Amino acid sequence: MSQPVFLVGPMGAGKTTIGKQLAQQLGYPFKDSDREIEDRTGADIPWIFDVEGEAGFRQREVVVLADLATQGQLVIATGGGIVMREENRDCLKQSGIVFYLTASTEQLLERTAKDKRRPLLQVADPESRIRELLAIRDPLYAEVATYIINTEKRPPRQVAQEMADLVRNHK
Ligand SMILES: Nc1ncnc2c1ncn2[C@@H]1O[C@H](COP(=O)(O)OP(=O)(O)O)[C@@H](O)[C@H]1O
Ligand SMILES: O=C(O)C1=C[C@@H](OP(=O)(O)O)[C@@H](O)[C@H](O)C1
Ligand SMILES: [Mg+2]
Repeated sequence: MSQPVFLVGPMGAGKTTIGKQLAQQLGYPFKDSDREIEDRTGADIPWIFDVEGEAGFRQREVVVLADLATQGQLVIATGGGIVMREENRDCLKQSGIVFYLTASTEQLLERTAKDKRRPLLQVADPESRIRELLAIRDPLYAEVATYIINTEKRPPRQVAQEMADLVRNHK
């Protein structure tokens, strides 16, 4: 099977962390769309949001996803907003297996609290922001998902194990 495996879901769901573990367990190369955008731009995400706005970042994200999706057998962790563009949703649905990683708002808040590199959460009330984004995005994640995986109460390695079994048995 040569199709890519994508991880989607909200900020703090564990896409980057679990994606690396999954890639290791499957023996696939790992890519993170955020990292790929940073490498190609030569700047970090806060800089891109500052200088080009969210719209500029989203444009870069479309290009990177379309590119990574055609590179065959990869595990690809995406950014939480990837599903906002219809062309990205079409690309995800047509290109491979898509895991929607979930966690409670409390967990997402806790997991994202220390890391200041997520521009959309640098607000006075990040909990409300997480809820607002989820209300909009949850149906979009569900629309593209092949599998929905809860990431709570288990370490990333164990979540990745369950996902690796699903990929191996996927027809
Ligand atoms: N299953 C899990 N249980 C506990 N902590 C987790 C789990 N998955 C991820 N984390 C932690 O949550 C934080 C955010 O994870 P990250 O992979 O960056 O999320 P995302 O890429 O979805 O925004 C990291 O500190 C990571 O170690
Ligand atoms: O949800 C979003 O819109 C974003 C999520 C981030 O990725 P993670 O989901 O990996 O944190 C990153 O792409 C950017 O800060 C925007
Ligand atoms: Mg990430």
